[in-house]
Amino acid sequence: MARFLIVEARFYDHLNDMLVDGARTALEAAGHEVEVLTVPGALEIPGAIALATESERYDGYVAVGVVIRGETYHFEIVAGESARGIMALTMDGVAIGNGILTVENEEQAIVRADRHQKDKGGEAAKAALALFALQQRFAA
Ligand SMILES: Nc1c(NC[C@H](O)[C@H](O)[C@H](O)CO)[nH]c(=O)[nH]c1=O
Ligand SMILES: CC(=O)[C@@H](O)COP(=O)(O)O
Repeated sequence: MARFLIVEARFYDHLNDMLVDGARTALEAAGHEVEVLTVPGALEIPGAIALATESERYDGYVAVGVVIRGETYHFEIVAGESARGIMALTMDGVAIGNGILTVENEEQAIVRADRHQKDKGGEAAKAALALFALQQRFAA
């Protein structure tokens, strides 16, 4: 059994609950232990994961959050920089699944967050599990 940390950006409560539900369900179904850490927004997720790696407590991470396009360039910053930060950590060998939705509206977010529809939280958890498995394979 491994220990995974779900890092959730709690910007839209109801949507985040759905994503965390999907991620947790997938991780627990695979027999792993799960903890959840909450940060204010998606921009804080890479930093939070970087800090958590220093504890050496977790085998992998699932990032979940929802970024909905507004009126300004802020959407591009939050969507792009959160993904860039996660990818940088991934390239350093951290097993992370990226479940941060970047959508035009709430309707798109619901379909993707719902565990019984597109289940992007579960999909991100499975990506983290796949990278964790690769870590174990190449460490052997
Ligand atoms: N607009 C959204 C944000 N914005 C907040 C940033 O992520 C960040 O918390 C703030 O700039 C302080 O550093 N975050 C989301 O997760 N979703 C959004 O739609
Ligand atoms: C991430 C966003 O674009 C959004 O929440 C911010 O909205 P706005 O650009 O209208 O300030």
